[in-house]
Amino acid sequence: MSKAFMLKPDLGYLNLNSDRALYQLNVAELVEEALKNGEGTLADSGALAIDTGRFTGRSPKDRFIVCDEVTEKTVWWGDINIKFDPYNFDILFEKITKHLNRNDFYVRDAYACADERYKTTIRVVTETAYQNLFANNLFLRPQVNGISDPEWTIIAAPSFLADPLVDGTRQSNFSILNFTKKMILIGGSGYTGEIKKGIFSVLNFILPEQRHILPMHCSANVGREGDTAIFFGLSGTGKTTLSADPERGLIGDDEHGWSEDSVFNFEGGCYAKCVDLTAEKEPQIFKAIKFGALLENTNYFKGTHTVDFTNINKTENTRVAYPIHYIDNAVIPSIAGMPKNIFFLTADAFGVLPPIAKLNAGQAMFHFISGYTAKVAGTEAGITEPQLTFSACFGKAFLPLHPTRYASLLGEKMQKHKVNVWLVNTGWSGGAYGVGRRMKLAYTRAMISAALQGDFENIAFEADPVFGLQLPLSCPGVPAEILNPRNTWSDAREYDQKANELAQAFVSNFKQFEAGASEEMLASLPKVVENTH
Ligand SMILES: Nc1ncnc2c1ncn2[C@@H]1O[C@H](COP(=O)(O)OP(=O)(O)O)[C@@H](O)[C@H]1O
Ligand SMILES: C=C(OP(=O)(O)O)C(=O)O
Ligand SMILES: [Mn+2]
Repeated sequence: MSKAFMLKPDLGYLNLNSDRALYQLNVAELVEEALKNGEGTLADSGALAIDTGRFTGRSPKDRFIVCDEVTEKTVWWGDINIKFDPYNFDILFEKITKHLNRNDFYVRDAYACADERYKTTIRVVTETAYQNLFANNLFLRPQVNGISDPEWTIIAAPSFLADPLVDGTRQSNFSILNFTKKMILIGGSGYTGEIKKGIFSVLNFILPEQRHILPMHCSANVGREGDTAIFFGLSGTGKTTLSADPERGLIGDDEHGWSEDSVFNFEGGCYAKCVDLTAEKEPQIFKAIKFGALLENTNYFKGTHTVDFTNINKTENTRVAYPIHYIDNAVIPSIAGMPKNIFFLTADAFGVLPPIAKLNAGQAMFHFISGYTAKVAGTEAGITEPQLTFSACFGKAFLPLHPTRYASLLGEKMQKHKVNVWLVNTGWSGGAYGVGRRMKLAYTRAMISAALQGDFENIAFEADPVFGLQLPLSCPGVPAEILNPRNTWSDAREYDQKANELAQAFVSNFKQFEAGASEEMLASLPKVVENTH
């Protein structure tokens, strides 16, 4: 009898049969289980490669929050936070647990928030071994074997399908957050992103209200001098890629909290995009794809177990999940001091925004609440090419509270600590998507290094007429002509037109925030020209 088995908790309180539970298995045991169950295969680098099934990205239209006394008056209801009936939740809970009891299932205790003061314990119950491995890689791993009384519970069963006609869901898959029962139910989808982003949404609700902490959809790293940098950005904009920097310690790649005196990772691992990954371009991530890592929806070169990262037959959103210590210079526990630099990463599919610009305080607030970027293909169901979006706080999909709640916390903190704020376009240059090309990763890295090293302090800037952004005239390691995007388009008038179109989009999106906006923010609105000829 294994030690883990002896410590197994009674799961009767979850309507689960403890005899069926494989509790707190270690990595080798989970990989063995996954292989035995036929969930996947071992890649020649040692990583477990699985397919997540019908869903290879999140499904935001099927993500609900139970509406009850805790949430009714606090949650920002709408197309992001969709109401769910508490009674239907209870019925689904009965059904999904009954479904799990029919076979063995996997239970893992973990926690979120590297800063012990804000630790939130989690019990994850999964139908498959690979989902449990994901939870082990992404959440923080407790020192002791288990957790006696976990605060939150996630129950995830990809093969359990809801019946929309009786269960109150939109279709057979769902992700439902219940703040009263402190439980997340995930059914009909095997995409592991739902698990991590579920807990992220929970923390986005709890931390500002109960602890005055700003939760952020950002990556973070720290320099040798202890200078923290954070990188906000929607999926695919480069948080994970750009935070993995051999010159700097990694704090985390996706979800962080900013308290009075710390920036801390919510998670204990990373979830990197794999499309076109090479050892040359992203050496740290490439090296992390070893035994214990989980590859999702990748393909092998024919007749081999070598992953072909260029193959996106199953999805563009191929992923790898690994514990943070798989990155050489990870900081553990993943906590850092006050940020010195903040980067807003945007993948501009219009090819209009500059590759780097310095923002003043009003612009920083304006761009944070606007959250302009493109949704890249694959991360959300139904998105097949870059699509313009304004994702407030660069993570609207995960915000249960109104965006101004987060923006005012950020404003407070930015004012208190002297922070440089930069807007970085990791998206298109030389034309819009379809004509232009994605900014070269090496250039983006060079611009970020320059900002971090203070190189721009001695470089002149020019203001762009539409967005009022300050553009550097030069940058070490980057051709000067790409720094002003207008120069990269073959037809400057076409650029002006597109810039005007984007300015208009910014202005109309901002209408919803205008009433509560400061003078500074209003002064940052782009200047729309009525006639561009
Ligand atoms: N200029 C660039 N800056 C950052 N990433 C880039 C750039 N050009 C291409 N990419 C690619 O875009 C993807 C960014 O994904 P990732 O870092 O995982 O984003 P996020 O963590 O924000 O979801 C990676 O596949 C990366 O190789
Ligand atoms: C995992 C996700 O996000 P990111 O690409 O930001 O890591 C996601 O949106 O499902
Ligand atoms: Mn990421």
